[in-house]
Amino acid sequence: MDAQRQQQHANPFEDQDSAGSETAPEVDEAAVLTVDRNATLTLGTDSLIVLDEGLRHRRAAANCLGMLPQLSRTTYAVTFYNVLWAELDDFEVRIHFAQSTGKSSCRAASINYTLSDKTLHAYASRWVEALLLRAYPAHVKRRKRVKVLVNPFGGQGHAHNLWTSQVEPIFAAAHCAIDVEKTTHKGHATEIAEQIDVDAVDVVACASGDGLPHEVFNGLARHKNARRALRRVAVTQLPCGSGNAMSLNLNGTDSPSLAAVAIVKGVRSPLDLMAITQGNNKYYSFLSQAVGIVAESDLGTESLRWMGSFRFTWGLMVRILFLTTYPAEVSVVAEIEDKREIRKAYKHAVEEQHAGAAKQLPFVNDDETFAENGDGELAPLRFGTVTDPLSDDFQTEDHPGLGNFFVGNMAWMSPDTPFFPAALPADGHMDLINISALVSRYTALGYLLSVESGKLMDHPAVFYRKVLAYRITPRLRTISPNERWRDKIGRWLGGSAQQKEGLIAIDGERVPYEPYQAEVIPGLGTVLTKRGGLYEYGGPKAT
Ligand SMILES: Nc1ncnc2c1ncn2[C@@H]1O[C@H](COP(=O)(O)OP(=O)(O)OP(=O)(O)O)[C@@H](O)[C@H]1O
Repeated sequence: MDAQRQQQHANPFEDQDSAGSETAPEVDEAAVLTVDRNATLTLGTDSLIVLDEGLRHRRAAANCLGMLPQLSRTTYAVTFYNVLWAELDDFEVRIHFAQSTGKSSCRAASINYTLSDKTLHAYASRWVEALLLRAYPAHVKRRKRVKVLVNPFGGQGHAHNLWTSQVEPIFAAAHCAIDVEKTTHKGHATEIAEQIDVDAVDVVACASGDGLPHEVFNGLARHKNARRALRRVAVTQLPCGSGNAMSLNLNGTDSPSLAAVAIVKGVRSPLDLMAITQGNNKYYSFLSQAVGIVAESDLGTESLRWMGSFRFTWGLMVRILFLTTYPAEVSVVAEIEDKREIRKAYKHAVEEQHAGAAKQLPFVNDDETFAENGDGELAPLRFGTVTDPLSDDFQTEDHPGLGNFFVGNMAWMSPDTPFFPAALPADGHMDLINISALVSRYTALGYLLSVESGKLMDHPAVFYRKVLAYRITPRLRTISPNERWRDKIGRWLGGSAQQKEGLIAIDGERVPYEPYQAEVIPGLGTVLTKRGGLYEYGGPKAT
């Protein structure tokens, strides 16, 4: 195999630095390294145990002013997940780790010990590698090469500050190779991703809201060899925006520092993307599409920004109480329509994931897959585009009283709204919810209140389906003369008094109020997850 071919076949997440893992150091399961007369470092079951008799008498700077998680006055534990790096520099053992600084934050810290017994150097070197193997199991790449994109206007405009204060020190402690760029205009992240050398970068980390990851997927999709680009580069989020759904679902947090650790330790996983066609445009959505009440409550409440995050809940409540409808024709290619079957499918996915994790499956060699499947260009859409006649696969439904049409690919849409509890990163389905507005206000408030507990899908008024494709054609609402005043008051209270037409939100961004078609492309994108194959939301709740 020539050098170029060898490079092409290299798995981007197979750690070159730990290529010697087959000749792993012979260090016992609970290997103890005696660093000096008073101190030992032990590899426990899931943690590094630091036993330091000297700490009884001093608050050593090396132990972070005594702030390490303490087992006793002289013993501390650092979970392997939190170990960011370890090295032996001459005779000094240095361990970098993420130290908790509260319920939802951490910071980079380190401990250093000088080996007092110089004959232990070779053993210490093997011990350090054994620690690294526990901190970075075979399926987690060390020293990821991260392209960081910072949206200086993300959220409240604090993204750059959050990056430098909370994230950069953690990436640096984990010895990641970092390249940072600020976005200067809308669409800039797409341009950067389009030009990126996919062999030189493992991860694009967006210090932003959900807008930048959306752009990055679309930039990667513009590569000539788009499938390969989308496979090689994992797209992740450092939550610094107003909507941070990607990080909530993948990293299990909207804290930038905890997300940084999740990315350092992230497992490369495929993500279904949804191809959207509208007019002559085609692009990819990774998160959601909303027509009706959710889009209105998000995008149509700009004038109520003074309410803070409550504006979304307020927007929903007003529209529900005023029984606002969003009539549309919907054509669907559904695969699982029964809620019990959806639960079963989720359970099966969890069992598969557990079996896979137990076996510690190595990563597939991506480039071999591409060699088999051709050159990695994107295939034509299986169900055509919005301008094509509908194929027989679609079932068309008329929804004159549609209240909520919401499609998701991830569970949480914001911290308190797990709209799609059964969503999986790569099950080859989109989760589609539709709810009629023509239900009693009591019923409507009932399903609204069930969102936060994750029980929305179980509500009898809610249709929850796993679908492969759909087309939605919104129609104008006809308002009878005696409804006009009610409608005006509802629009005024709901923050959309000046709004001329309906709203459609794709990944939280506004698109024209026109028909569009969506089709899921299984596993087209790549992300980093904490557990591989599952979101951090725990799945449908028991009924
Ligand atoms: N320098 C910039 N100037 C103006 N817009 C930008 C800039 N950088 C990125 N953007 C755009 O800002 C939009 C929102 O970005 P993002 O999702 O990161 O932040 P957010 O705070 O969650 O945003 P929003 O609340 O508006 O959805 C994206 O469409 C992106 O293209």
